[in-house]
Amino acid sequence: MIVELKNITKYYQNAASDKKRIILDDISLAIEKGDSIAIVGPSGSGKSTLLNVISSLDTANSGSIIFDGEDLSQKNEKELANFRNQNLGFVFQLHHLLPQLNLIENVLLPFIPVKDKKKRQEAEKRALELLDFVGLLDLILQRPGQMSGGECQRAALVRALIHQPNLILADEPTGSLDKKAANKLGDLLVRINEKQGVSVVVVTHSMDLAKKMKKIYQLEDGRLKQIAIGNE
Ligand SMILES: Nc1ncnc2c1ncn2[C@@H]1O[C@H](COP(=O)(O)OP(=O)(O)OP(=O)(O)O)[C@@H](O)[C@H]1O
Repeated sequence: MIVELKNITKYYQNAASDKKRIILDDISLAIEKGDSIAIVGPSGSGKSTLLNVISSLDTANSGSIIFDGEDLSQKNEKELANFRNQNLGFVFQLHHLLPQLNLIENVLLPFIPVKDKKKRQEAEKRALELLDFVGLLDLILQRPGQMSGGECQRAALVRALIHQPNLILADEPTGSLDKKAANKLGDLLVRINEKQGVSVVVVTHSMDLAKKMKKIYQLEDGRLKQIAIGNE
């Protein structure tokens, strides 16, 4: 088991009245090691909120999140930041690569402050292996402006993997890609899950992407229900 969400409830207070708007209503979910999970649902149903709660970027109003046996609610902000750095990789709809840096510099950016030369060399080796894995080895000296949207998004995936996370959290990772590039990114997420054993949770409007995952959950009216077993 990697992550267990137990009875998570999240609501927002309506600014115009004293009513609560419940976004996540008593949600429980187990993400096992090696799982790949898609979360689908209507716009505004709370998919990103759920992903942010899983990652501890947002806090629930009640319930708990247990990550490898540790209760995240017991950690302070600094401990949570360390926990995210060690365990999680994030991929968003927009790649957020820095335009003035080339591809390899973007991927290795988190290692610039690292003083240990050996650690930096290991990261460089891993970066090259991962860039090869996603088919970008020829582009390492190019800047994001000289790369296609699909290539930038694959680079963002490498950046998310550089710390060797246990879990990748992807929020609409194919949302800004055309069908072909989206398909390629989806296949890469599957290969990373299967070959490298990284668990994947992906929020998406795309059933094509969702169907590549082992399990598909629908979030609607605050409730999460498994609607399909995907490629398992
Ligand atoms: N800080 C906030 N204060 C009040 N309401 C919020 C806040 N953040 C999000 N919401 C509301 O919570 C609901 C869920 O938002 P969320 O972004 O999680 O939905 P989503 O399913 O990811 O939507 P989409 O598919 O459109 O990206 C939305 O109705 C949104 O307006």
